[in-house]
Amino acid sequence: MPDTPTNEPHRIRDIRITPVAFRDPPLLNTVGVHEPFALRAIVEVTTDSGVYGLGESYGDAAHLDRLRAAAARLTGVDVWHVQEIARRIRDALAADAGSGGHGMSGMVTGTRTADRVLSPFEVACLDIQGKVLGRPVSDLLGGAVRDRVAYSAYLFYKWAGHPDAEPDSWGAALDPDQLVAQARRMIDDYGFTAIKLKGGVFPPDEEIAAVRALRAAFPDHPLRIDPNGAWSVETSIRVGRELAGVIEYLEDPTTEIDGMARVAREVPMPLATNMCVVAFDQVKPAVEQDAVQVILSDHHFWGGLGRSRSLAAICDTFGLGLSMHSNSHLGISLAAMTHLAAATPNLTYACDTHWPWKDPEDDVVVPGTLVFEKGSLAVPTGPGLGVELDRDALARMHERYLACGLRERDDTGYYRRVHPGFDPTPPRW
Ligand SMILES: O=C([O-])C(=O)C[C@H](O)[C@@H](O)C(=O)[O-]
Repeated sequence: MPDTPTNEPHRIRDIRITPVAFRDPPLLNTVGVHEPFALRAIVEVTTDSGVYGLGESYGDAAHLDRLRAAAARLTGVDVWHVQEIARRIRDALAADAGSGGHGMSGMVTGTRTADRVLSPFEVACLDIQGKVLGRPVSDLLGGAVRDRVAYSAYLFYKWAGHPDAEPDSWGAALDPDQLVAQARRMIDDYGFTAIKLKGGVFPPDEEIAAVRALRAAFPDHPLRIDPNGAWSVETSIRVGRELAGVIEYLEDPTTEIDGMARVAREVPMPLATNMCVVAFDQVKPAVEQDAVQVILSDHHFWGGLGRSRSLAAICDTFGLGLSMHSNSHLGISLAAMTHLAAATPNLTYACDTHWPWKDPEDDVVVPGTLVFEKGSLAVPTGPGLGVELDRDALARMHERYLACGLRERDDTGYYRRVHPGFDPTPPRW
């Protein structure tokens, strides 16, 4: 517990931003191949009372510049004054506060730069607030309504890898049998009770066959497929009809609110999105057109945990379902996602996570808090996020970032290889 009384300001004294890299296997999606590395930024906020809080965000160069520009304006602000932090960040980024697609997979366009920059600072401030009060972050968000948070097995078509790349233990997953094997391993290892397939990689009929194979192998697991907008409206309608009764929702079959609205009128299952509704001003047109029935929140681009709670209230108001999106991430993000999901009553779907895809030793938090059982995580009960920074691991992963930082870096947060023959422009079918 800090010496400063809890009712005194706890002012930001110092912010350290450390980019890190970790191995990301050759997973396929519409824009190419993950590998060899995912990039993240670790944000450490320290107060004049000596308390530190953690945040995690994207690690591409443009986003790092913005995080640093924002950090330079935050010294002296009380960690309870998140509105003031948001105001200073908006001012710092005034030149480019519009929309932009960098900072995640390159597929989620239209998210607001200032929200993406605010998120790790807000999470770090909540971590500090919780530590000062001796309460978990979930309590600061209204209190956990569940003591465990369910996550989904996130399957990817997978390339065996570039001949020069280090091999991984997963091997290739390019057909239904290999995907079923991938799902089985993930379910055996983690106990997941829901399954999501990243699609949009192969012709839709092949992906329908994969979903059917998963349905046959796992009859009780809710299924989803997400082609990241790779299909035309017509293809989306055809696939949606063919998968009637097989999937719980169809995620981003096509791009744009208008296209999703046309699909939604013709298919029997809910449509979900983390691509066409990624900021508050996009909710109204989507609701007016009944374009989506489930929104995937993501505190990294909705502006942090508090604003994600606001999104949840909006979904509740308009009768929309709520799920949670992920990119390749580390334990600080996973802890924040878990606190948020625990304190969000209407988040009723299993959340996405890329967690099983990273090497277990690749993390910046001390192991032990985030352990999957039966596909879910216990909500950390310690003060703040409930995770501690492993400084040796941080230094090691930063060294790796420096070692790999001069080649192939793009602005998407991945070192992405483009798969031969891939045209990332949707619709591909
Ligand atoms: O819709 C999604 O789940 C994503 O956008 C998550 C990632 O971008 C996913 O496609 C990936 O990791 O390649």
